Amino acid sequence: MMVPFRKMHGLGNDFVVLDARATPLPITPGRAAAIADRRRGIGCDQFIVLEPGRDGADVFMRIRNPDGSESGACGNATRCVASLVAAEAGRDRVVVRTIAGDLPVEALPGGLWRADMGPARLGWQEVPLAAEMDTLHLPLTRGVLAEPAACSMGNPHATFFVPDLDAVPVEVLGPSLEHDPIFPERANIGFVQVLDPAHIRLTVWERGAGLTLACGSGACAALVNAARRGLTGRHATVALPGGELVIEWRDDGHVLMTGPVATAFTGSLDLAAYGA
Ligand SMILES: N[C@H](CCC[C@H](N)C(=O)O)C(=O)O
Repeated sequence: MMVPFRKMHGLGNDFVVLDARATPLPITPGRAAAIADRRRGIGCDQFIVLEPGRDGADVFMRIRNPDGSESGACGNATRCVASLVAAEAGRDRVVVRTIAGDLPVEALPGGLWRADMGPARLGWQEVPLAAEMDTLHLPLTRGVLAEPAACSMGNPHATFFVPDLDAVPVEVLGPSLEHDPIFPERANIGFVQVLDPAHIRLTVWERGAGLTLACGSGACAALVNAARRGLTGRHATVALPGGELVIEWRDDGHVLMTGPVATAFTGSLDLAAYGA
């Protein structure tokens, strides 16, 4: 079954996007993982399937990691999908629905897109964590790393604050932190170096994907956790390996994320060639 796909990215966090709005597609976690494989498949950080929007949402976005797991949020893909749907509709504002909620996204000058990523969820059961605890100081250490903060953007995030991001062995520490039993649904692990109250550096070991060049929901979580700790204000530029996002934690608790979108190429693939 030949189907068209679009290869997109947000600051190098890359996606294979399939469109199942007109016709349902036989996508299984195994097939998603096979397509996301960077050697045997097309390769991507997340595998995105568009499904019909309804009741106020222009599109439903299904998000899977390369390990086949489903996520409730993907900030960079939210901007990319919104730009696609907005171009089709001839509009500059659309609503992208995920399993975690509806995300209004609008076009800004200069090819940037701003997504309302919804409210940051700050309770231990919302992250979720394995037991009741202060989400501002988790009892979790790995070497020199200690006491991350945690929140959810529709997906779980832990944020460690470090004096020198370049000195952190992210690929060594990431896997064991992602799978620590304190996170019953695993977690995305952010490492933050605060430069000043309006600028932070961030690297993310993503749940189900590993090290990526950028993580939109991770940038939202990092700013919220930094502001909760009093390390930044509620508005900051987040410098990721792939580029910058501007994040604002609004007074109503919603988090706005502004950044670019890009299409690398389009093509078609034979679904039957990718697992079952
Ligand atoms: N790995 C994440 C999903 C993708 C998040 C990231 N690519 C973003 O832009 O937010 C998770 O399992 O929660």
